[in-house]
Amino acid sequence: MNSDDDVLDELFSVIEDRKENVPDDSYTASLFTHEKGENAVLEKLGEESTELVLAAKDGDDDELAHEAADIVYHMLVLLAMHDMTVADLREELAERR
Ligand SMILES: N=c1c2ncn([C@@H]3O[C@H](COP(=O)(O)OP(=O)(O)OP(=O)(O)O)[C@@H](O)[C@H]3O)c2ncn1[C@@H]1O[C@H](COP(=O)(O)O)[C@@H](O)[C@H]1O
Repeated sequence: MNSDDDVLDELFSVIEDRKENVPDDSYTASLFTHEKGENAVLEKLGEESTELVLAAKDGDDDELAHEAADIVYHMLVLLAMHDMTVADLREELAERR
């Protein structure tokens, strides 16, 4: 175990907090407040998926990790937009064991 083990839960807590508290300079908060915020998230997920594929094809593992993190972040924002949580994701994965 190390301090990075909780990073998904910590990130999701920050994302959830941005739904209630809206700092001016927060990209995350802007996604929740903008009328087309969900569309922006969906577009990002599409773009980043393509970038992920290209990074894998190029054998660029640093870029692969970067794009994977972008996808996970935007996926968590999308779950929060639907009032879902990381627990829902864990539950779905656990059911597949
Ligand atoms: N994990 C992220 C995160 N990942 C991506 N992004 C933002 O998502 C936006 C779009 O991502 P892109 O990949 O398209 O960024 P890009 O630089 O245009 O393109 P690339 O070259 O990276 O592909 C950028 O503004 C990124 O900064 C993120 N913004 C925030 N977080 C986390 O969310 C927390 C809250 O952040 P605020 O949004 O500042 O409140 C932060 O502490 C971070 O932990």
